[in-house]
This record gives sequence, structure tokens and C-alpha cells, in this order.
Amino acid sequence: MSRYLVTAAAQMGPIARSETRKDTVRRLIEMMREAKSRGAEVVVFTELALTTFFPRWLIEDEAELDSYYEAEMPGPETQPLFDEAARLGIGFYIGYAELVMEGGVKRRFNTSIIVDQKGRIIGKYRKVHLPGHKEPQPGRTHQHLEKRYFEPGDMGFPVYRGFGGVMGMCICNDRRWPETYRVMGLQGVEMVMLGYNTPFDHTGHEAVNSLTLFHNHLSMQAGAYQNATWVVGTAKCGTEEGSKMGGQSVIVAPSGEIVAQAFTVEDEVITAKCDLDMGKAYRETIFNFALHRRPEAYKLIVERTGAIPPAE
Ligand SMILES: NC(=O)N[C@@H](C(=O)O)c1ccc(O)cc1
Repeated sequence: MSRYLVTAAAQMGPIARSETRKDTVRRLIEMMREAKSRGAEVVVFTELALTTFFPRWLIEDEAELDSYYEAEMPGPETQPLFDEAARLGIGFYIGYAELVMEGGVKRRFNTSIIVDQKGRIIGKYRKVHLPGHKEPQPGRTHQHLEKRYFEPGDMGFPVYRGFGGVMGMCICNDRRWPETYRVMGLQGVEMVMLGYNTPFDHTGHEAVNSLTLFHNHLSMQAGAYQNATWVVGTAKCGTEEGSKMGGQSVIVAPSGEIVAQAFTVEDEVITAKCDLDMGKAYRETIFNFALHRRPEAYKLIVERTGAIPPAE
């Protein structure tokens, strides 16, 4: 049996600090149309797809910081994206900075949603693994202040029924953690959608930084294979406000194979005809969770923070 979902990843080149929402939404709509013209039923946009990657700066003015967040989704500037999706009959995943008022208190999350082919939000996710720092690091040309600007996601890793299958989401740094995929794998996920902004200079160690693109694919291919799921990873890339970020957006099959890959560091749409039934061959054999997993041996994962015992 086959259950095909023609899927697109719409990689984004840099977004300048001066670019307006209107401009970015126009770019997203253009790629959405291209995806549709190639037969795509769903298109995966990137993390924080509506603005430049603002956590690279210390922003002390609250009004300026707020300007990077969405207080409603869709809002007046993003509504055209939803309208176009409904008109074309194509679904999408998109990442954005979310601002919510709760009891008079501002809460900020790095969020993504899945929208169906009628333009309705069918799923939401808030980024769990926030990289970087709370305080600016001395001597860095670009900061990474996600821990300052966002709270850790409070939704876990939910999955949603959509596009004839079981859909899940994560965001950027989440893709490096096996738990991300496994929590969704345990809920029968068939496609994980994610966006990323990955600077090349991120660790301060040349040897690690030089493997940035390798680690990008390694994480997603391992996550796909070990959980028998499709993974669609969409970059924002190129040199954005002086920060170089990796591209190579991919669509990865449950076999762990890359079936489509971007070759530019600009706006670029890639597509693949994904069989959502492909994971079955793995879930029923080598990764039959019910038969072969040994949760009693994994307790440490949730019971301890993972400190290495001190030497005797
Ligand atoms: N937006 C992201 O989550 N980007 C991260 C990643 O690619 O994992 C990342 C990781 C380490 C850093 O020092 C900075 C950024």
C-alpha cells in the first residue's frame, strides 16, 4: 500500500533586518505557488520565517523586541499567506516568534504551526531545546540569545492528524536530540516537519564548526531512520546581517536516505513524493517498538539530568 504526500521544503535565503513582514510574506507566497505548481500538497517553511534571526542581537528596547513577535496568528500581515494557502489548496508548516499575554504577563515562545489545505491551523508546537545564552557573551560578533528571548516550550512534542497521516513538528536545535524524534515516534509519527537557523560559527571550536553541515544531516537522517518517519528540514541560510548560516535543506525518508536536497543558500523549493506508508517496513521489523524496546532499561533518561559520576 502507498499513501503519497507530495511535500515541499521552501528554503529561505537571508532576511535583512530592514525587511518588512509584507516583504517576507511575499517571498513565502511566491515559494508556496512554486511548490503548488510542482504538485506539492504541503510546504514546510523555516524557523522564525517572518523576520531576520533577531536572537543574534542584544535588544534592550522592549517595543523593538516585541516587533519581532506575532501577537496573533494569523494577524493582519500573515493573513495573506493563509488566504493563498486556502486558494491554492496547499497546507504549510511555519515557524514564528509567539507573544502571548497571560494574566497581564508577557510570555514568549519560539513556535511553529501546521495549517491544512483549507487554511486552518491544525497543530501547534513550542520549541523545547533552546540553544545559546541568557546573557550576551563577550567578544562575539553575533550573539545567540534564544534563552533570553524565549521560554522553553510547554507542550511536549504533540502529533496531529493531517494530510492523510500523522504529523509532528520540532524546531532547529530540537533536531539534534534523539528524544525529540522518539517522543513523536512513540505516537506513531509519519512525518516530522522542522525549520532551522544554524550559524557556522556557533560553538567556538573550529573542528566542530567545520562539521556544521554534516551534523545537520546526521541528526535528521538518524532521527528519521530510528523512528521510521519522514523528516523535512528547511533552512534559513546564506549570510544574514553578517552571520553565515548553513543551507542544505532536505527531505529524508524513513530509510534515513536523503531524497531531495537544496543546492543554493537562497530561496529554493525542493519537492519529493513521500509515501507515508514507507515507515511500516521499519516499524514492523527492526523498529517494532512494542516487541523490541526495553523502556525499563531507559529510566535514566527521564529520572536524571545526565551528570557523569565523579571519579573515585
Ligand atoms: N536556531 C537554532 O536553534 N540554532 C541552533 C542549532 O542549529 O542547533 C544553534 C545551536 C548552537 C548555537 O550556539 C547556536 C544555534
